[in-house]
Amino acid sequence: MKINFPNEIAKNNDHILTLNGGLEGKFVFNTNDCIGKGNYGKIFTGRDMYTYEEVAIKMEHITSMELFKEHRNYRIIGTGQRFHNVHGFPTIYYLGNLGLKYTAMAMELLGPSLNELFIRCGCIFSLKTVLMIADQMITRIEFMHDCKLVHRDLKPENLAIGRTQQTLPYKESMENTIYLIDLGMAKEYVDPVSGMHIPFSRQAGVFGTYQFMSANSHENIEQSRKDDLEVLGYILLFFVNGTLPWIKYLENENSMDLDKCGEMKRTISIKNLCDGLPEEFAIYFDYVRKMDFFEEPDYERLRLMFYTLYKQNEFPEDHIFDWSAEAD
Ligand SMILES: Nc1ncnc2c1ncn2[C@@H]1O[C@H](COP(=O)(O)OP(=O)(O)OP(=O)(O)O)[C@@H](O)[C@H]1O
Repeated sequence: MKINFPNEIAKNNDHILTLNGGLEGKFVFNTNDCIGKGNYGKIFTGRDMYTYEEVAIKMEHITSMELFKEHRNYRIIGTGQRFHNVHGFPTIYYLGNLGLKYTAMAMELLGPSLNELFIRCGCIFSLKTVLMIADQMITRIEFMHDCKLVHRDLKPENLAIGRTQQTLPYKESMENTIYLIDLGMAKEYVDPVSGMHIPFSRQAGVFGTYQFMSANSHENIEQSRKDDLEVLGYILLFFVNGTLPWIKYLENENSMDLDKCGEMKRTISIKNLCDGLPEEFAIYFDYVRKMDFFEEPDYERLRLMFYTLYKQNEFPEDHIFDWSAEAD
């Protein structure tokens, strides 16, 4: 089979590719139907020719091992998901080679990312929507942590809503469910052999996305469960305020000041960080900042705190997000 990645020139029908997953499916996709791209690869819409289900195909160059790592992490999550009947992570159908040059993973097709929806909604979300996101995301992160993984790259692009109802094959609407995707940077924080928490390290490398990564990650410090919660806090602030205090250091790609960005995350007072917001945001950051590297977060306490704020504001439990009228 001739492989034709979008960067190369498409001729005739070279852009129609088939990923043969044997008993697991036969996935056909068109490289013109790209729905997303990241640092390592691209994502296309495709179809499983056996079930006729629309799928997403994530494709990377074979030399990049990221997709193998991501697939492994999804399998860990998938096992837990089936056992506990949990939603909010895409189902993975198949991982295999595509010719000699590429690796491709077929997975459940989702709706738009929260980044896309944020832009559609005018780059700001209401407090109601932010609190609904907080509730689901704390639950997703808790589940990942229960599976002994830390995500290490939470950002609006890696949160996506499910699709509206599909008729062929019939699937219920998941548009009110926020999915956590892109587990390529996730890491086990518990050593599978010894069962011990991984050690604290100051040479772990920088993982994440500058805008949202934890203050410690800027310093090469190993990430643990507290970092995922810190990053979630920044995402919520970004959604509710439409910006973050350190954005000014990242605006120009050629002159990004990462040191100042990291320093600001470390030193900014919680009062300034959460200025103008309900005190629950400050309580959240105060809790997360005081957490120890090895500590298990009290997810229920954080969820309950935001839920109480939701009720105090008399927001209806109607599952209507700011984008609900928009999304398809
Ligand atoms: N299953 C899916 N269904 C629909 N869209 C998806 C799916 N997976 C990914 N996408 C879209 O593609 C984008 C990039 O996907 P993903 O983050 O997995 O790629 P990546 O190469 O790992 O990115 P990065 O290098 O930024 O970490 C996402 O932001 C999302 O918009």
